[in-house]
Amino acid sequence: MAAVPTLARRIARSGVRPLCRWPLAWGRAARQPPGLPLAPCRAFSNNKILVELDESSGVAMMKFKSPPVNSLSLDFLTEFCISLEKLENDRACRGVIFASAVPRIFSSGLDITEMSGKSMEHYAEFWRAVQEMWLRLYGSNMVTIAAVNGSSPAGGCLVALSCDYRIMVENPKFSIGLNEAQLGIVAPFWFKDTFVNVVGHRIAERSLQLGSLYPAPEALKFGLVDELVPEEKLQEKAMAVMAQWLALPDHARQLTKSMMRKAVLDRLVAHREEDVQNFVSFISKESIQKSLRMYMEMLKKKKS
Ligand SMILES: CCCC/C=C/CC(=O)SCCNC(=O)CCNC(=O)[C@H](O)C(C)(C)COP(=O)(O)OP(=O)(O)OC[C@H]1O[C@@H](n2cnc3c(N)ncnc32)[C@H](O)[C@@H]1OP(=O)(O)O
Repeated sequence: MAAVPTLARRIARSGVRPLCRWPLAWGRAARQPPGLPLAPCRAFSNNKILVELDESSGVAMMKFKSPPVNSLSLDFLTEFCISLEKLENDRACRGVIFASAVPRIFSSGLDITEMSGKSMEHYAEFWRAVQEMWLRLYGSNMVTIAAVNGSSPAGGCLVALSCDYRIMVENPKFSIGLNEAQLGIVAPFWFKDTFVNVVGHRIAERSLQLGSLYPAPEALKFGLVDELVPEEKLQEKAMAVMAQWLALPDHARQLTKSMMRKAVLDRLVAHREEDVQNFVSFISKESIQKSLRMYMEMLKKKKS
């Protein structure tokens, strides 16, 4: 998939630290026979994302570390795309587990400050980065598992929906859903398509119109997430599910995934620039800017 020039420039400018050897912090120690040295693990990190690849299993762990709420800012999205591309091009990597390093929040969705009070050029650049993130994740050849260890509204939910499997912590205080309508904005067609492919048309239609956020147990009931586990079991469960998916031959699984997702991916690829222009003209309307400002005010007031 070709990256648009603005993103390519951002990637070229970015300071991803080179790959280094690093002991993996979770999961593997339990499987390693006592006394043996740990098999090689490679780690790389940039400001907002930490990646650890266990070469013995072919599984990478990508952790979001952008406090306070892992919002999907332009910088976050750029780093996400770089990290995913590195793993996609690494023959040692066959699967990725996504989780948050920030307590209680998986991701708060698109960074609202990127969509408020900025220039048209900025909105276009930001939206291209959002598209790029989704095209790379939804179109990934790797097995992708979201280990949803916190709340995950809107764009955060899209990240989880774009994976092959979703495991969420069973805490009812953690919620997930596409709540765009609550902000007075509209989820674009490819958010909607991704949602429909997971939960079906009727539930997606109702949930999108109401901008519903679902506590984890509710989300499980209609398949927005695939299973719930206690927080302390999340990584172990994600590794077990990953092993199940990786037991299949890659080519068969990848071709099947592509068959299921291609039409939805192709639709955005074919209308990418039109989608950018739609976003820019929608988001720069004064009425929409006002809604976003009021929403940010509401978030701040909630604290006091
Ligand atoms: C027009 C085309 C469609 C565009 C599509 C958009 C999709 C999106 O993703 S829009 C973003 C939707 N996101 C949300 O509605 C989430 C809003 N946030 C929350 O509900 C809560 O913050 C939380 C449940 C994620 C966390 O709650 P918690 O009590 O722990 O933290 P807070 O005090 O609320 O937040 C801390 C801090 O972070 C700021 N913030 C929260 N979310 C965002 C965000 N998405 N973008 C930017 N900033 C965010 C919040 O205002 C607080 O800032 P201050 O400390 O400065 O007050």
